[in-house]
Amino acid sequence: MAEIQLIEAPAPHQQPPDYTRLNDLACSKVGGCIVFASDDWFAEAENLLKPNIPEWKEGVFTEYGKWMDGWETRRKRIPGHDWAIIQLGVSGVIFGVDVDTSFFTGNYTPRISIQAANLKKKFPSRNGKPGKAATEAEYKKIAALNSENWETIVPISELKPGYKTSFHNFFRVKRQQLWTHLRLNMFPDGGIARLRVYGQAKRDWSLVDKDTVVDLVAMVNGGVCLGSSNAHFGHPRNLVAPGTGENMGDGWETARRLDRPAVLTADKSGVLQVPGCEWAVFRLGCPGVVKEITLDTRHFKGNFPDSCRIEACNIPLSGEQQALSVMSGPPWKTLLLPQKMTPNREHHYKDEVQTIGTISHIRLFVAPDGGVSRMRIWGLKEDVALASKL
Ligand SMILES: NC(=O)NC(NC(N)=O)C(=O)[O-]
Repeated sequence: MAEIQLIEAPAPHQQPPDYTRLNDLACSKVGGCIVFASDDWFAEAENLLKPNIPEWKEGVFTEYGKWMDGWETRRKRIPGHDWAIIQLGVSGVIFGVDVDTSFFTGNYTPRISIQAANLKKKFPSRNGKPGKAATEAEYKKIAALNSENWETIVPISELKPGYKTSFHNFFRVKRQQLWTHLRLNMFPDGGIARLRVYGQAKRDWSLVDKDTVVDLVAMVNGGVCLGSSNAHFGHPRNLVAPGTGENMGDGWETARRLDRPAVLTADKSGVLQVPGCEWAVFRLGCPGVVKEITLDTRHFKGNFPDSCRIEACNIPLSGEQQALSVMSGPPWKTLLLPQKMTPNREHHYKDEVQTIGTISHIRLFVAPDGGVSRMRIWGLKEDVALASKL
């Protein structure tokens, strides 16, 4: 198998805010839904939570106006402002949001604020449609939530319009507590393409039996991506999303390495000589002992990695920053030796998993580059005290 060399991640100034490597807790893919929207005239609020990046359809109009991929309310001719209630798909701690205004230019929302609550109740999702405004009965029902008094996690802030270079509006969230619902306020009206809510799911590990094998890195169990060498086509956070990948965009896909040889060669035993690799690091939702591993290359047919391997370590959260910045040094141990990959298939490992005791972090290497759809790290929880800290 080819020798693995580590490469440096891009310089910090080239990257979006650090919290964007976390999981989108509001995405419809993980069950996020709209509970209420004051107005859906041009485009329904459900679009805010779609997993794909927003689209523009030149010259496409509906009976209500220009087709837009986002939530767009009508120009207000009555007092008040527009707002929506979002139920997170996975409740958790929010570290930052992206209010994406892609393609909303003369119709973008100039100001927003976001409020949050931790509610016991779960609400059914509605079926928002363009051309509608909330009815008296809907307003009456939602009033019981008293959402105008929820905690403010993003104060009234200005947005930039969605011209090509300036469609992300990032806001860091400082109040790090558990939230289940958000209220997005538009001041006064307009359009927003997507709302990304970056955070970490909070699982109550005291409810998980010590003999139950769980996916320790799953986003629903609190697993998060901490960084990667390359996320050109698809972010590694997708590896820990629930279910199977929908398409190639719903996985981790790197760019083709530029140092690949002009002509590929194999050694005497037929092993391909492919230099270099790419990597992604994850913190498990709870430290534990790994029993089995699944790597799924679904949808990656002409671009699956030649091989994958996994390293792991057991470090306290307080030492995470320091330990992870020394990318090649200890305390990493081999959890899964290099495994040859095949296209569009789930690869399951049991006997191949090395016995290395409790681990808290893993890093997946793909050599030399390519795409993986999902990664499951099946194991038993170990140190509950550490997992409950953030
Ligand atoms: N051309 C527009 O986009 N106009 C309107 N919006 C849509 N979607 O038609 C508006 O007034 O904001």
